[in-house]
Amino acid sequence: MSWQRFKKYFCEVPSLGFSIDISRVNFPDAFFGSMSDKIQKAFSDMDALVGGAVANPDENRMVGHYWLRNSSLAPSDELKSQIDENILRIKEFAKKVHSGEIRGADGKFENLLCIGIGGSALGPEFVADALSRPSSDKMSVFFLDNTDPDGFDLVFERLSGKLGKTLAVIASKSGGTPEPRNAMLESQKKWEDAGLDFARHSVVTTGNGSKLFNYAKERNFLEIFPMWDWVGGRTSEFAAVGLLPAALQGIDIDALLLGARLMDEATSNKDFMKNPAMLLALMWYFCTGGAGKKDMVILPYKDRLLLLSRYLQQLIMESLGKEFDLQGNRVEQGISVYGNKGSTDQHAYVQQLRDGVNNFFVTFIEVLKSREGGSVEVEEGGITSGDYLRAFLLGTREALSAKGRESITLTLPDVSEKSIGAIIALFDRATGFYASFIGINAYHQPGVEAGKKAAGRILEIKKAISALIEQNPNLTIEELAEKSGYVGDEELIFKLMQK
Ligand SMILES: O=P(O)(O)OC[C@H]1O[C@H](O)[C@H](O)[C@@H](O)[C@@H]1O
Repeated sequence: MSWQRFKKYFCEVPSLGFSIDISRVNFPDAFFGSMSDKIQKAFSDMDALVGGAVANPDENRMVGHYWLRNSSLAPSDELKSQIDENILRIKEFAKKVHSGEIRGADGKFENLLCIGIGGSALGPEFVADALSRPSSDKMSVFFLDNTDPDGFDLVFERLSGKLGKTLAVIASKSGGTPEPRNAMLESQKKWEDAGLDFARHSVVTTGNGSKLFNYAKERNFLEIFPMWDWVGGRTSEFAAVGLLPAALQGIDIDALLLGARLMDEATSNKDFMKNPAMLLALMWYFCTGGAGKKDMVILPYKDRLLLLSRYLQQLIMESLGKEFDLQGNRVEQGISVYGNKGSTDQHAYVQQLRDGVNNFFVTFIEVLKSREGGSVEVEEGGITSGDYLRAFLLGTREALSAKGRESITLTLPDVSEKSIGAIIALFDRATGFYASFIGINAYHQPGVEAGKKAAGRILEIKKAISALIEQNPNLTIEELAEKSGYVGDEELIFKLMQK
């Protein structure tokens, strides 16, 4: 790759020590000219969104996640004060928990059990893992992000005897999602079995008046934090969904918000060559042909960023994976996202990236700061483990480029609150710009309902056959289908009866 090309397309955000290198994507210089209409439209769509337009037409909602990190952008004083008050309340609550003013039955809260799924879990899990500092964290964090009984038991085994010092935080925007509901009821039973009052060890984050809201209110939970319909689950890290568990863990949420705000300022730049999110979205468009023809491999060379790809899988695939565009045309859009971390993944699937099907582009994430403190020399000449990590990133990048395989490199100065806030904000904006390029609504998720609906019907079938089996355990599958009125569902009944 030529030094000239690298310099021409290198984009930095000095306020964050962040940079993006797109020079290893094989776009011709004329590509940007060919995209100028789309670029201008994306800028004006984004301005309208930030200005309070109904950017989520299918749900008739505004899209306000940029206001969360800079409330002065909010289209009304009322929204602005809701956002500001919420951050103050979160800080005040965390302070009281850390001081022990708000405490459990057995003393100061030492453990945090976060219950939620999807957007109500992936951000908190990513941030808790990326910014965990075992020696200084205020609370040890645990997650229940599914409805797997064995998964619950695993976490409760770790919390055994500690529930009197454990604070449960249940997050659900809709307040009606079964998985966190199940996890909450299982948790409540554990607290009660330990002779403890679950409500006096629990807070919730949910929409006003939701089932979860009412449940918490009726039982006098410690606190109820708001979740607003103008914030999407997958962009709720800077709402109470993310900020509350982060503050309780001892993470500096002001620095997290600052990082996101500084990146939002950089990605508001109308000079697209200086706008890292626009450059990123343009590279997605070039690599995928604007139609998901190539997958996005997320490859951070940092253990702390292991959960980034999982976070981005939801943000990008739930936002862009749409069947219809805004005109109602069937488009079946999306970009598949996968990846874990480097250099570890080099010893897993990079074989295919180098020699196999060229259906991907890589996003390397480089972190300049190797660790806190000094490093032992692992090879003469002052070579450290960190030197190996960087050499493996640069080497893999080189090896892929040599075979015409494309990559983008994002460089962060460190893994700090500011950098984590910034990288989340970068992908929020890039996803929004790309959605405008392809003309879809990035802010709803109609496709997730079908599986849930089918699951609801299957649970009805389970209830019906369980009742019949109780009366007569010797009924055949066909007889159960007949008697329950579910003829045609024999296979399902067979599956439900498998032990
Ligand atoms: O926060 P909740 O309302 O419980 O929703 C949790 C998750 O479930 C839904 O099915 C959607 O796929 C996600 O966008 C959402 O984040």
